[in-house]
Amino acid sequence: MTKQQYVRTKPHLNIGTMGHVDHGKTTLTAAITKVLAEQGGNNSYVAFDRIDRAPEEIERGITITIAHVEYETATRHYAHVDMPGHADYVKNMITGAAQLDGAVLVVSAQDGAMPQTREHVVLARRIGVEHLVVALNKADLADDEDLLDLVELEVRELLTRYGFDGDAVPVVRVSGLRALEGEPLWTHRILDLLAAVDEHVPIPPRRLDLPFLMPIENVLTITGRGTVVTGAVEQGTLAVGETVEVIGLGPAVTSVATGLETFGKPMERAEAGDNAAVLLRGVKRGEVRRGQVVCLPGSVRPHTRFRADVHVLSAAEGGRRTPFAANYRPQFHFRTSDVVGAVTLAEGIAVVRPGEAAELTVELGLPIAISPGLGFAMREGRLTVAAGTVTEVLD
Ligand SMILES: Nc1nc2c(ncn2[C@@H]2O[C@H](COP(=O)(O)OP(=O)(O)OP(=O)(O)O)[C@@H](O)[C@H]2O)c(=O)[nH]1
Ligand SMILES: [Mg+2]
Repeated sequence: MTKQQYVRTKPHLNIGTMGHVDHGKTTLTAAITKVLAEQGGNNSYVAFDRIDRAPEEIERGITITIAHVEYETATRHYAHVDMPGHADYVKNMITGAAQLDGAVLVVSAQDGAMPQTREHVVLARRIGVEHLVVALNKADLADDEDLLDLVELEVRELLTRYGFDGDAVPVVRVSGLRALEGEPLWTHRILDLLAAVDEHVPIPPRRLDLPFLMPIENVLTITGRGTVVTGAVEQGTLAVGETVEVIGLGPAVTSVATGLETFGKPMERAEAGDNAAVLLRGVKRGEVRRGQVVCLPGSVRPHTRFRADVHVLSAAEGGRRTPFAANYRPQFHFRTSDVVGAVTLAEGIAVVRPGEAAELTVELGLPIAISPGLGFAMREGRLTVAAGTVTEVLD
């Protein structure tokens, strides 16, 4: 059977839903696909139980793994990652956020900003999500406009505090649940939200001229065909038949991309910004894994030591309550990877306290592809200890 080719008719963007647990991200994601499907065109409805479909997600009523859906507006094609809000799955949120051009921050109008609202905003800022649109969700439950105004003000202040332009960020009052149930007022609000995303999240410059690089988000086996790796292409282009290298975390693997797809549709060439699946010739499933990057052979070398600027999260942001000292060994999350690393503090500094900024030198337990400017998170157990940016690669 020959599958229909992916046709590039509109600019493609990667967005997603983030925010505190139960504020309505998955419901809103399903509602967006439903409202767009009813508008006609190429969109199809993705129901709630097809987004949160793992047995544990159904049983606990929360999102655990990230899920991708696809839709288009009049002017753009979107890949949308629905991220988990639960504090235990921030790791999966980071993997999702690392692929985004912009995000919808979902805040329940009933609860306002909560710890993971703040934590996600801090992480988004540091990991490179530059543009946010706020969905003030569950607006159907607020019978008082003053309350909505108050929550909106609080969210704008929070965004400004963490380096976004809180006054300019669009805040749209929505009800994912009522839109899903087909109520016209709330259906309209979903379209308003999408219009705000279309307008406010610019198409980022796609670095097509740089060597190909794609962080691996997932590894799949397709019976009879081989191993497929998926992820969002960070830079460059890749055509079917080209040689690639998979690097980081262990020995490099060289292979040839014998097939390329996006959302189940074959394509001849993947380019920066695409959500791609790459079929790797002769690679066994266990030879490659999440956290590695697929790249043009020889274009990047993995590293273990670097210097960074970090913001240490306070307890109210989902961080530690106590300081950490030299030789602290948290996990470091870069793009889709997470590896342990040992921290050295700047000379004369004995400890770093929650809420402070600091300069650190880090030695990772396994080498990964990093370069100056790359954002990362430092985590320990269920806490995000710090969010930072690489300032210098040492070796
Ligand atoms: N009244 C009302 N309830 C809503 C709305 N959106 C979501 N809910 C309810 O809120 C609960 C949580 O919704 P989800 O969509 O699973 O929330 P979530 O943000 O995806 O949760 P996690 O992914 O686990 O962080 C469910 O019971 C929804 O039916 C809304 O707009 N109005
Ligand atoms: Mg969810």
